[in-house]
Amino acid sequence: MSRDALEFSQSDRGFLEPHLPPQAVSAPASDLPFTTLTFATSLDSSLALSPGARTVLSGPQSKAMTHYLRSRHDGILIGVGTAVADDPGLNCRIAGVGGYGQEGLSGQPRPVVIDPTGRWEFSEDSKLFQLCREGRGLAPWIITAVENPSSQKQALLDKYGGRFMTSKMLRTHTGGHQVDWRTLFETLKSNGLESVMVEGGGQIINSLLSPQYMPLLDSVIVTIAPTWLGQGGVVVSPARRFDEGGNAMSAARLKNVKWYPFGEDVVLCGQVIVADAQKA
Ligand SMILES: NC(=O)C1=CN([C@@H]2O[C@H](COP(=O)(O)OP(=O)(O)OC[C@H]3O[C@@H](n4cnc5c(N)ncnc54)[C@H](O)[C@@H]3O)[C@@H](O)[C@H]2O)C=CC1
Ligand SMILES: Nc1nc(O)c(N)c(N[C@@H]2O[C@H](COP(=O)(O)O)[C@@H](O)[C@H]2O)n1
Repeated sequence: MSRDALEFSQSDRGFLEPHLPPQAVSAPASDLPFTTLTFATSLDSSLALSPGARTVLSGPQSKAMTHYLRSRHDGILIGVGTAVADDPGLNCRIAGVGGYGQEGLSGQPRPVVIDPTGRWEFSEDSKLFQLCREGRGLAPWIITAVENPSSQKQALLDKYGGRFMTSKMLRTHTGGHQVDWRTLFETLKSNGLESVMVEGGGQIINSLLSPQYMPLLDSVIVTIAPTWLGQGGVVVSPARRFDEGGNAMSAARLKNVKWYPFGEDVVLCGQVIVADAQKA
């Protein structure tokens, strides 16, 4: 078995079960995958010390939990800011999953990277591709608005079984891109991903927590670490909503909430409350 395999006990798995994609295919047919929003945050709602900084928040137990979540989803989605900052592996290192005590790649999630402008300069040396070479992870699907991505990147993806997928994106008033999350999730489902976990970073999470996209989230699982990262961090703080009288309301709230202490961290599980007007 691989030296870096993580253990996550059966008793710890039980509490998560109601918050995870169903294992039996008994759910009613849907065009959308089961989608979980999951990330680790500080007490001041930061994901990282700065946009370019890989920052460890999860303790060993909640880190193992995140890897268990990875084994229970078909896809794991991040923004290009995270890909560039972290050079992440985005595989599952739980003992017994493909590459970690089991042959093949069974249980490994498909990394999905939202990269509208082709900013991610990945290579054979990127962690994700090293893991592919070692049979410990899958190559990424890169969601882009670029119509002719670089042939060098295309060749690397072809070599390891990844791909570019073009998606129409709107331009925001600040010059950024806005993917249509519903269309994207439908595309991921039609390409075989029955479940997707969204890990971040800040821009991705804040976008999904906007009123029109919140209904796409089936489950929210947040690790809260007992630390303040201080000002200047990458903050989860979605845009505020206003009622008909123009009064500020909370941006989003969870229901069916459960809190589980996990080492020095606490893990919060729940579902986003969706107003009737948002369901349409
Ligand atoms: N603590 C945790 O659990 C996690 C921490 N992080 C941290 O977050 C930081 C990165 O976060 P950010 O800088 O906010 O970058 P990000 O990972 O959210 O990526 C931002 C980029 O993704 C694209 N993007 C984002 N939303 C989009 C949308 N709605 N439509 C189309 N394209 C979109 C844009 O190109 C944007 O520049 C890193 O420092 C990383 O370490 C990332 C994931 C999890
Ligand atoms: N659960 C969790 N806890 C933290 O403290 C983190 N910094 C993150 N970050 C996310 O995990 C990715 C790194 O994954 P690998 O260990 O390289 O597979 C990173 O890119 C973030 O998405 N998550």
